[in-house]
Amino acid sequence: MMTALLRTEGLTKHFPVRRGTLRRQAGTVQAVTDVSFQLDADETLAIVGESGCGKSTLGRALLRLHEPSGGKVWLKDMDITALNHQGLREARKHMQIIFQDPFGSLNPRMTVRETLSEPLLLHGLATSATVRAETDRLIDLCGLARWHAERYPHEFSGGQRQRVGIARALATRPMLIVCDEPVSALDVSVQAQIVNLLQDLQRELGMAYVFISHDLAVVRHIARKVAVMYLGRIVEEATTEALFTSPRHPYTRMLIDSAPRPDPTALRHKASAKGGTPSALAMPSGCAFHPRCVLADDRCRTIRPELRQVGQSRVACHFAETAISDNVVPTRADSPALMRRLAVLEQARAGQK
Ligand SMILES: Nc1ncnc2c1ncn2[C@@H]1O[C@H](COP(=O)(O)OP(=O)(O)OP(=O)(O)O)[C@@H](O)[C@H]1O
Repeated sequence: MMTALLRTEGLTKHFPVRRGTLRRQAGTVQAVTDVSFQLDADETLAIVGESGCGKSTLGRALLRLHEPSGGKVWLKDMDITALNHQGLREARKHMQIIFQDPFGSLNPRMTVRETLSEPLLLHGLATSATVRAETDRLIDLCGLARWHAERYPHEFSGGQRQRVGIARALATRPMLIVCDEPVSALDVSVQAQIVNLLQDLQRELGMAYVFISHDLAVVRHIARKVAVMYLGRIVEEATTEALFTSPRHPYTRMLIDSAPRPDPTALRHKASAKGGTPSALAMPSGCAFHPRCVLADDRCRTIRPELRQVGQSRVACHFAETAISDNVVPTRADSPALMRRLAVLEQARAGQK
């Protein structure tokens, strides 16, 4: 059996919340809980969900930029979670991260050439004799002009700065890049250029991406698989095709329905949800989505659904088998009784088959 490039098992990151002058622990933010997935070389897995659902924490925990509270991360057969300081430093060569705002992560006093030279020399990937040619190669790869090399971050536009961020991530020839909202801060036309660049680089260099985004249009374009997170847990995971054509979890349906889309007839359901996002500090009982879900019944309020295979998806919902199919009439978000009725009808229909 081929080993997956990246594999997590039960990955968890909880933050203690401290209050008062004695800094006593007053609670726990369950930012990421029990996340398991795997990713092959050349593949892109998107992590989607609303703000605060734990996407960035998960991305950072993969690289141990946040020390996990539990669970495992393997890069090929290397147990990242078991590495000591030196081992982790070595492993970081193989896994890089790019951020939404590269300005925050680029040293303002270093030119592009200096920024790119640093990791090359640090990891012994270039010598003083070869570093110039190697930085030129990275600059070419990321669509920057050679004369950009002697410039400083503040002299660039947002899109160009992101190209520098990508070039720096590529310097160590990683197998995996975690892209944390890499285009969210950019103008739409520039977003497309950066997304295309990431795709071209993947084709050329064969890296895997974990692509964190709240923008479903971008995700649909770039990812082969999507994991939907809700309050720290994966609630649905499927191929991009399956997720967008037949979402199984009511939360996934809500995200898709509420996303701006160019074709208004593409999906006909109204958002099947009510209320706002609860917090990872006060986790609801049972299914964490139940306070917002129009399908929720007593079971959802008390028993947390496990992720299980349903059709082409892994999904954590008691109603996953009875998900309302795309050919039912449009439903109203403010009519939970109707939604429940439709679910029951679907269940009955499934039972007759
Ligand atoms: N260092 C920290 N200490 C305490 N709580 C944290 C810390 N970092 C994140 N959190 C909390 O963990 C939860 C998940 O945050 P995270 O930033 O991972 O979500 P996100 O989905 O990436 O959101 P966004 O899209 O807004 O960045 C939130 O409730 C957040 O407040």
